[in-house]
Amino acid sequence: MRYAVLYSSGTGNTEQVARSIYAALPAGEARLEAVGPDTAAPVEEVLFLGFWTDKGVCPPDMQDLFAKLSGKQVVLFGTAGFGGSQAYFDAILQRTAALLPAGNTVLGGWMCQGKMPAAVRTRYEAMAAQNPGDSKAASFLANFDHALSHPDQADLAAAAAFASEMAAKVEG
Ligand SMILES: Cc1cc2nc3c(=O)[nH]c(=O)nc-3n(C[C@H](O)[C@H](O)[C@H](O)COP(=O)(O)O)c2cc1C
Repeated sequence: MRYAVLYSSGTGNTEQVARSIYAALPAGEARLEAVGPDTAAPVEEVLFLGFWTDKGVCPPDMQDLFAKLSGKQVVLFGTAGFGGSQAYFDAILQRTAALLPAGNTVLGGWMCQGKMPAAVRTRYEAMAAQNPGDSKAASFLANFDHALSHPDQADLAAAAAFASEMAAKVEG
């Protein structure tokens, strides 16, 4: 097995992307696994590591896995509640890549927006109600509603295309 797709997903968005990436990799050369506290260091040479965004970076379970990696070729992918700009995604990818131990090589990174739980909208609604002129609350609400349909079919197709591109890079 050459590739492992390992992902951390609390509410399913990143899992959807991970499945799309897995399906795009060469048949019989990849495996898919959800990361947990006891995930062992993978033996595959190329790792697609998927994460949900937790306060601007990958979550602790993924960081724990990172600590076990050395000499790997790594492709990062993720989902984030805010998705307004590529620069925002790039900053998350950069902060996440910086957590990988030296000696691992990052081949590329890709992210898309992912829906958030209804409780988050309720919090934004309370913000807006408390301060009706608050443009921040209004933009949070607009972003929440925009995120609701993501990852969508276009996101999943883009994730698959990205995976194929990364595999082609590896296969040389
Ligand atoms: C505790 C917590 C912290 C979060 N922090 C961020 C954040 O800093 N930036 C962001 O864009 N989204 C943030 N989100 C939103 C999630 O990253 C987003 O909804 C993601 O798609 C969830 O993926 P999952 O369904 O695979 O768990 C946060 C969500 C939770 C629950």
